[in-house]
Amino acid sequence: MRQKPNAAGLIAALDTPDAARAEGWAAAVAPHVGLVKVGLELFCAAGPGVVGRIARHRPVFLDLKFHDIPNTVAGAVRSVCADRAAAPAMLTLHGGGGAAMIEAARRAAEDTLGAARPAILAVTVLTSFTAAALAETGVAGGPAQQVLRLARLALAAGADGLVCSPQEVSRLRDAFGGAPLLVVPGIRPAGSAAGDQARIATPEETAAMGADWLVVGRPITGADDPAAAAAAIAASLPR
Ligand SMILES: O=c1ccn([C@@H]2O[C@H](COP(=O)(O)O)[C@@H](O)[C@H]2O)c(=O)[nH]1
Repeated sequence: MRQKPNAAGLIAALDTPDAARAEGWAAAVAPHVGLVKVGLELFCAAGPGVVGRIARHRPVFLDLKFHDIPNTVAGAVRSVCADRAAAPAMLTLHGGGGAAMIEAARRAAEDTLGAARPAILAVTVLTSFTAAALAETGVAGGPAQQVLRLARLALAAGADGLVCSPQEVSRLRDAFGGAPLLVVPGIRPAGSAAGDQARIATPEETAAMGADWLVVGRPITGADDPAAAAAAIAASLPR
């Protein structure tokens, strides 16, 4: 999934510890989404085998946000790419892990799967962070500045794209043009609860700013009818 979609596409985040429930959601939303996301909650509860089962419905975005020394991250990438049939289409690591870690991840993916390797996405500043929360970690200057700094580093190190909030999409497009994949959580349809997300926007706003993929979890999975919720969000996106 390293190629860019023609217009902004939808990714449903299957956040649950219950593999059967996640598979049910994947089957239900499949007609309306480009990918489904397996994150830490599902992966840790159900184990690596869940990726292949979910991938029967839609390609998987494996969002484990690797962040470790280069050798360890390279090993983790080799492990999740080992079974070609169950390999994810995209995976994440933290941009803050540094250039050597990102280079090692990309090399490991290429060595394991060649041209069929997953897209490597660098998480910049988590969408749950406010400027104040970021400052508490020792990063001054606010999320926008830190996102640009990490984006520059990650793309130079070989990342195919970035995970950012809706609020940084326009600035990233201005700085880096159309090529990097921009994968954007923190999406909230009008009227839905923000929950722990701090830097948010609606699907329509985020698509208009130039996002490639919109990641939506609870507004879909918490709905009475997840398929209908996914269909409504997909229909709101420009084609
Ligand atoms: O900065 C980030 C990176 C990843 N996420 C993930 O996206 C989904 C969002 O779920 P919602 O329920 O729509 O809030 C979730 O799986 C996160 O792990 C993110 O939110 N922000």
